[in-house]
Amino acid sequence: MENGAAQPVIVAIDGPSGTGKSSTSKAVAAQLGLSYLDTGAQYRAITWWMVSNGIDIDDPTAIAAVAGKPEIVSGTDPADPTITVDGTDVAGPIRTPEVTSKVSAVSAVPEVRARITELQRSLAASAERGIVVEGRDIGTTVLPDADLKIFLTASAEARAARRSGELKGADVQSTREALIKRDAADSSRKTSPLAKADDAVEVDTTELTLAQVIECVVTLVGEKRAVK
Ligand SMILES: Nc1ncnc2c1ncn2[C@@H]1O[C@H](COP(=O)(O)OP(=O)(O)OP(=O)(O)O)[C@@H](O)[C@H]1O
Ligand SMILES: Nc1ccn([C@@H]2O[C@H](COP(=O)(O)O)[C@@H](O)[C@H]2O)c(=O)n1
Repeated sequence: MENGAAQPVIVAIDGPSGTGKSSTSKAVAAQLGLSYLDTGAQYRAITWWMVSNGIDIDDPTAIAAVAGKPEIVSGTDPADPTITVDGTDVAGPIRTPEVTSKVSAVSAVPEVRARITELQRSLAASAERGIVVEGRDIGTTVLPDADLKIFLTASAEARAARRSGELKGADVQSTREALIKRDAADSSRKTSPLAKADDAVEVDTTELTLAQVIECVVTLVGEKRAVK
């Protein structure tokens, strides 16, 4: 590229809940000057809208009929990622236990996925320096031509301990069961389930610190850029 500027790079980071996707993606993007997209926040935002508007979460037809209504906007600065629905900041409300318990049902509806996938591709295409996009189906469906695909894993015990540390005082056993239940729903849906892309690099983070995972991904991006 002219002036020696680095080529834009697209990094897809997928994996089950609590494996460190958000923390890793944000830090890698910040370190490398890339944009950052939390696709889980988008599915949470549309779920929040469905709940707020009294849509029956157990009725996929009702969800599909209104999937195009809310305007979801994601800010992609890793230092200040934002999410709004129809102009309202929903960064807090999308993290409630109610939204967490309902998001898998809403995100399984094909019309919801089509809508959100379109938003994700458009944000990735407009990221001038490149972007780190994290979720469940980024490497398999949203950005199958990503320059680098990572699939993060960790034992259910490690993930539950991390999450209950975050949700101060939460019981590790019930947190573990909730994680496993959400992963099972996300992995078994028909439309773009949680899955590792064939060409993704799997990183088991169970015994790694967050700093080690970040360093590992930064190194992998550097290696990809060197051969681009
Ligand atoms: N390697 C690690 N070692 C210890 N703690 C970690 C590690 N990676 C992430 N964490 C912590 O685990 C928690 C969950 O991480 P994070 O939110 O990044 O996971 P996630 O995969 O994005 O989860 P979800 O899919 O549910 O949004 C956070 O509190 C984070 O600080
Ligand atoms: N690419 C994605 C990302 C997320 N989901 C769904 O959203 C839920 C919440 O994700 P978090 O990362 O914020 O925990 C997740 O459980 C999935 O149901 C998705 O389907 N595809």
